[in-house]
Amino acid sequence: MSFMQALHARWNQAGTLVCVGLDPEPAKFPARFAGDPDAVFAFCRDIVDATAEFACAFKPQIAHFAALGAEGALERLIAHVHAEHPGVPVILDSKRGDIGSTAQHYATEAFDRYAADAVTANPYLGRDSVQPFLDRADRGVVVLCRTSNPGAGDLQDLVVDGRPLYQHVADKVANEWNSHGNCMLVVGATWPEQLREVRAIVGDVPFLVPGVGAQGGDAGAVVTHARTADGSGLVISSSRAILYASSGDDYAEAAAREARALRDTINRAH
Ligand SMILES: O=c1ccn([C@@H]2O[C@H](COP(=O)(O)O)[C@@H](O)[C@H]2O)c(=O)[nH]1
Repeated sequence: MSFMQALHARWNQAGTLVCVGLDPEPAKFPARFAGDPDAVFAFCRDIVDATAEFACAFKPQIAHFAALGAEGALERLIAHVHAEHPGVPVILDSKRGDIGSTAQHYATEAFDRYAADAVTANPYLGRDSVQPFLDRADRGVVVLCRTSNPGAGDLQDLVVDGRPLYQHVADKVANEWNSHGNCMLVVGATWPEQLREVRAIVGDVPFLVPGVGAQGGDAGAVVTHARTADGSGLVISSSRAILYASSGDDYAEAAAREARALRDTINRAH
């Protein structure tokens, strides 16, 4: 089954648009992990197991692992998701982009080394830089469009040929780069109007939507502004608000409560 088929199956079968972000920060882990050399894997595994029933996807952010020298933990974590929660796709958030010959190695890194089902990609080097990802028709390519951060507009809003650059990205991805039907777009929850505008340009292309939870985006507004005709089309991602819902021994139960609450907020907005 391809990434896109798996995502649609998960939306339909589990009734959730929540993506659980996996951004390990050992300083925020509960005290019980102090001194544990395998803390990164163990903490993230517990979060995965506690939240899987509320998740349409998991999204590990690669820098949070690589900065700790914990790439091995990331490999084992993704293998754990595939083994214990089959049907819940993994989107590796690495925002890669480089000349084609190097991008080929980034595609190998994401899809073969880490066995991710999808990967985030930076479009600003142009189509050839994303082509090695696009060519893997069974995997997803999640292209940055209008990011959630405060400075998103510095470059993405620059007007080119009468419309903002992020709208050109949306148009190109939907109408030129998506020949295998394996593309998604990143549009931040912090920008409801832009969510609506991008949805109008791209039809049913799914969105990865970070920015709810710690960044303050309104999950209900994401749904009303950007769902597709069938009420899905969204992978709404929250990391810190779920991961660090409690710093006590109830961290896994607290994470599950947060993920369930986000799912319910989203489903009520339909
Ligand atoms: O536009 C973007 C693209 C990616 N991210 C990533 O999502 C999570 C958000 O974490 P929270 O704790 O839910 O704020 C993080 O991994 C970012 O690198 C984003 O925030 N915005």
